[in-house]
Amino acid sequence: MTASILNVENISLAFGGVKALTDVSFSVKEGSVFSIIGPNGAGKTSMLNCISGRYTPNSGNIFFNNKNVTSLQPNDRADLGMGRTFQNLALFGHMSVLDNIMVGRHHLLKNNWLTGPLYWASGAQKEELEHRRKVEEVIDFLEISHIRKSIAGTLSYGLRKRVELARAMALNPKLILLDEPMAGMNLEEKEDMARYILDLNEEFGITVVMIEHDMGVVMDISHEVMVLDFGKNLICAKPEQVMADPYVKRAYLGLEEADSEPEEVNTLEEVS
Ligand SMILES: Nc1ncnc2c1ncn2[C@@H]1O[C@H](COP(=O)(O)OP(=O)(O)OP(=O)(O)O)[C@@H](O)[C@H]1O
Repeated sequence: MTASILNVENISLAFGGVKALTDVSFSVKEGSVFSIIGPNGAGKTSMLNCISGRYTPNSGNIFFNNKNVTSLQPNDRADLGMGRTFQNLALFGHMSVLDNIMVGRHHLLKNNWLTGPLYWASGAQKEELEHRRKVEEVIDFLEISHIRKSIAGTLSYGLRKRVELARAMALNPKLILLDEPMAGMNLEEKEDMARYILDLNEEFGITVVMIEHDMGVVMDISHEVMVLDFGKNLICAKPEQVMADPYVKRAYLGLEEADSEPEEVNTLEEVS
């Protein structure tokens, strides 16, 4: 049986009187693609922020590789192997693609302003080479070599999203949190992004936790899907089981149950 890399236990989070999350529990298997879906305001981003450490839940615990990380800062979680992207792009628009990706590895540097001047003796040179090698590996993998010197802010939205993914990957994460990786993309860009997510999962063994609104993509590439509804875990199962759930069919897939449909149609006809 595959071990869980992430265990979320009874997480609740409120903003004043607004309950964003209520007693949410789930676990994510190591090496899987796990998607979180649900309508606007269901608590998806809040959940991702609790996992990454941006928000501290009011109650409950989060275990990453069996370590309780609930009260750790985002940087400490990144050190343990959690990478993330954001719903709204968070790149440095005035910096080159290469520099943006290098920023992703900044926290892995052991040498600093004190040891840096002893470039050869301190191992800073070896460290920098290793740093570059990893960045080049990610650039090749995501096929962004041709834009490495471009200023991030001048790129198309789809490419900027890919650079953001590159920056998260450069961190060498075991788990990557993706907040709407395909939002605002055209069909071709979405297909590319879906392929990169699948490849990073299969080739690098990175576990993916993703929020995504595109149901086609979610059902295609996820091993498990959790539906959040008004801050609660409605169902967490394999994509085919989630798609077969009557509530999900109605609310998210636009499909009606065959036996309830005729009545509603008749009612509308009578009214008109
Ligand atoms: N920083 C915040 N301050 C106050 N309320 C917040 C904050 N973040 C989220 N909320 C509220 O918590 C609830 C859940 O929001 P959240 O953004 O997590 O939902 P979501 O499912 O990600 O929505 P969307 O699909 O629109 O991004 C909403 O009622 C939202 O208004």
